[in-house]
Amino acid sequence: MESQKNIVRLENIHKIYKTGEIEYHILKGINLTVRSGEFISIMGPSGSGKSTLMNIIGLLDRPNAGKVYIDGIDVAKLKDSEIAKIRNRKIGFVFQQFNLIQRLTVYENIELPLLIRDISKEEREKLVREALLRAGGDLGWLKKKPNQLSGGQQQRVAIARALVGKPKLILADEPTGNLDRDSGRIVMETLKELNKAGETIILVTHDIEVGNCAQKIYYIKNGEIVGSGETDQNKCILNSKR
Ligand SMILES: Nc1ncnc2c1ncn2[C@@H]1O[C@H](COP(=O)(O)OP(=O)(O)OP(=O)(O)O)[C@@H](O)[C@H]1O
Repeated sequence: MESQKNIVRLENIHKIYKTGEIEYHILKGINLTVRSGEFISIMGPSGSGKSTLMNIIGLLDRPNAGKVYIDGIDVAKLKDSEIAKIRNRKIGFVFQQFNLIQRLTVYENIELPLLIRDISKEEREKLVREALLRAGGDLGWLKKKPNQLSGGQQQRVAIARALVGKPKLILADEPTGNLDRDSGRIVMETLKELNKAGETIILVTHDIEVGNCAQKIYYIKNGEIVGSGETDQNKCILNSKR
């Protein structure tokens, strides 16, 4: 059944960084499965390995041991160019710092992931507009530069850029970390809507009210998953009275 398909499967992932003679064992045997349509959050203290794990899931980094399957593909066997293609086609990224290019317009930022594909200008324009609307943005922003928008608006542009290529998976690393509470709430509303419409989302956060907006939370500590559980939607920022 399509809805039961595994989008991410990690088996016994280890990551070790070497600084001179010293080895730092950052991820120590991570196992994780994320099915199509799931929305999970990953929480844990600073330095516990959350971003390292996201970089491995996002194919920005390779593990020292263990298997990474994205949409059923064992990525260890692929060349860097093939990995770049999978990253471009199957994964959309949203970062804490938005990572928009300031000298480009909002339109050009959202269009970027499409430029390395064989898509006509007309089709690209249609996809950019569609993505910005799905991300809760306003078409009036398209000609603006990112710094003419508020932080919350810039994050919605970043979500549009993540969505534009119709990825299988959205990875959001602290997407509300740079935002005030109201903007954070709007961003979570957007992610929640996208998940309802079928998007698969993995979110890293320090904020329990953000983590609770997912369906399931995984807790990571010292490079290991130490627990997981269903979330309490009453404790999601969208339902809190504050
Ligand atoms: N390229 C690297 N070389 C050496 N050590 C690294 C490298 N990248 C990360 N680390 C170390 O790995 C550990 C985990 O880092 P990571 O960024 O994954 O943690 P995190 O849980 O995302 O933390 P935070 O919540 O503060 O962002 C940290 O101790 C960090 O110093």
